[in-house]
Amino acid sequence: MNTVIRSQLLRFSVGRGQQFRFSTAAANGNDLVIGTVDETLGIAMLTMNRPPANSLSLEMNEAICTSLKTMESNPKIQSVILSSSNPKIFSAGLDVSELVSPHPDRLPKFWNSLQQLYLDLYGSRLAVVAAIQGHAPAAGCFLAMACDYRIMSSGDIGGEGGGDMKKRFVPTIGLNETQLGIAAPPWMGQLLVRTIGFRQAELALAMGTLFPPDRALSIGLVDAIESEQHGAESTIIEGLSELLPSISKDQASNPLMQKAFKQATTFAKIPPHARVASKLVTRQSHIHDMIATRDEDTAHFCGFVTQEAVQKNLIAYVEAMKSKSKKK
Ligand SMILES: CCCC/C=C/CC(=O)SCCNC(=O)CCNC(=O)[C@H](O)C(C)(C)COP(=O)(O)OP(=O)(O)OC[C@H]1O[C@@H](n2cnc3c(N)ncnc32)[C@H](O)[C@@H]1OP(=O)(O)O
Repeated sequence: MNTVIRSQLLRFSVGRGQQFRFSTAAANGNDLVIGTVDETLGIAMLTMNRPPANSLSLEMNEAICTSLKTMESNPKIQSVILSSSNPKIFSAGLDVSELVSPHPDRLPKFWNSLQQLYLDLYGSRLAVVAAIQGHAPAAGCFLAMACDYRIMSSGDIGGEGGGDMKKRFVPTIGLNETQLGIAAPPWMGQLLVRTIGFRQAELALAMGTLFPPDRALSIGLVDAIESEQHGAESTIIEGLSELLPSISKDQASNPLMQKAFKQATTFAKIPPHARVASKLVTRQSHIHDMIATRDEDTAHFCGFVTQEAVQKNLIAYVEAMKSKSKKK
């Protein structure tokens, strides 16, 4: 399953800021996360880059946290765009291979890394804009909810075929855990309640609902939706191209990325102390509650996920996922 990797921070200058990326010492040489910063504008971009689905492994959680902390430690940076190098998947949530037949030493470490990701992202001094280009199920939805602003693709790209037969790509977002025979942890479920309100969340959690973009917008799960039809070259926004990592340069004329960039720029202009103080007003109590129950939460998760019946469900779910992928 997971190869042991070591996050390594490499810095180099680029344009008006500096670029850093996390390299792995693994054989595949994959960069889990790519970070770029523009000190003049005060904004950064954190691109998740764990093919095929940006699923959250222990190492991926740690790489996002370290990257975010590095951006936070730069006083010139006020906002960050969280994006994906995969145009069809924002994040597929937890790496299910962490949950199936887990190693007893690794499992609590994995869960702790997810808790830390929640604490670091939800409590970040930076304003985080989620650029949700593709699917965001389960912990992928959690990642988006822990941000300050969410822009989702309306999903009209990536169609196959032509004319009336053109197959539309429609991304979805939601906490679908019950469909896997598991329940979202309390702090994750509460984030949904805080985002879309009690009744909508109660129903969505029970049903494991994955919302298409228009429904997600209407219930407030995302703040905006945007087409991804690339605009004409003249619509390119100054600064965006430099901020995009080399693997995503073609996104400079993507209206969704442009909207995310404008929102991040707007956040960066708000007096930081006032913005951070107002963020604490709404988030601090939730963060405190989570810290107070953190060990209990880990023990509950490890006990729950290792139950025979839960393992059986998860194995069946992963097999179905793999065979669906093979049939493509
Ligand atoms: C016990 C308490 C814990 C509670 C907390 C749970 C939170 C979680 O996050 S649980 C994980 C929930 N995640 C999911 O249910 C998502 C599963 N994936 C999908 O639904 C789809 O893959 C997708 C909608 C994200 C994308 O669909 P698409 O058709 O574009 O791609 P696929 O062919 O399905 O997948 C591509 C590739 O990615 C692998 N993959 C997908 N999701 C995961 C994942 N969560 N973990 C690991 N790997 C994943 C999939 O197997 C394919 O890989 P291969 O081509 O190598 O088979």
